[in-house]
Amino acid sequence: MTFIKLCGFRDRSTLEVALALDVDAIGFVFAKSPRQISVDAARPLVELTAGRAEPVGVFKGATVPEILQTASDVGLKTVQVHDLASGGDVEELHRAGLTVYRAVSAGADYTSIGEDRLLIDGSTAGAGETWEWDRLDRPTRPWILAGGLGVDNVREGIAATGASGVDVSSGIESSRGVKDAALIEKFVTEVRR
Ligand SMILES: O=C(O)c1ccccc1NCC(=O)[C@H](O)[C@H](O)COP(=O)(O)O
Repeated sequence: MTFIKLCGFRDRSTLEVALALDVDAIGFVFAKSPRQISVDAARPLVELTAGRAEPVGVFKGATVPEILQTASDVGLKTVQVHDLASGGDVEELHRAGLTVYRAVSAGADYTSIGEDRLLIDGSTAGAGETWEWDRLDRPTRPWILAGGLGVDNVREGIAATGASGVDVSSGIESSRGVKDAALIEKFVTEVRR
């Protein structure tokens, strides 16, 4: 079954919709973004996911100590980092007990640096832009496809790339940063069809 991560939640009602659909992971964006969430706002939403989906803190432009502090303040066990500098950073996050998703842009070096999951995104995270799937040098291990996915192209993306998981943000929004319950349901149904 395709792994499904839905990203950029900030409100309880659409989060409940996603959790009721039994998705695998839910992203909370702490990076600068229209979807950025504060530590205080994230804490109760992360609590709501307990035992239902894996909550993932999403970071870009943060130092490892800053990531560790936010993860601890919010109660997160999993982080997605878009600019991991080295395997040393992954080791440091692991030492703190965190599971690490490494997000890279398509075309980057996909060689493992010890991360738990690899996510391949477009050139700008959260921009809702696809990339040239047919030019992918396929990683030989499981990975998550991201970047411009939506109801109309997610099945094509999975078929074209062989990804074992998908991640979406813009494609389940009615406007930038505003999650849409109907689009969430349609997206998940389409992946599982
Ligand atoms: O979503 C953002 O605005 C964002 C900003 C900075 C770093 C990461 C961000 N999102 C990470 C994600 O996992 C998104 O779901 C992924 O980039 C795909 O986004 P989209 O193309 O909008 O579906």
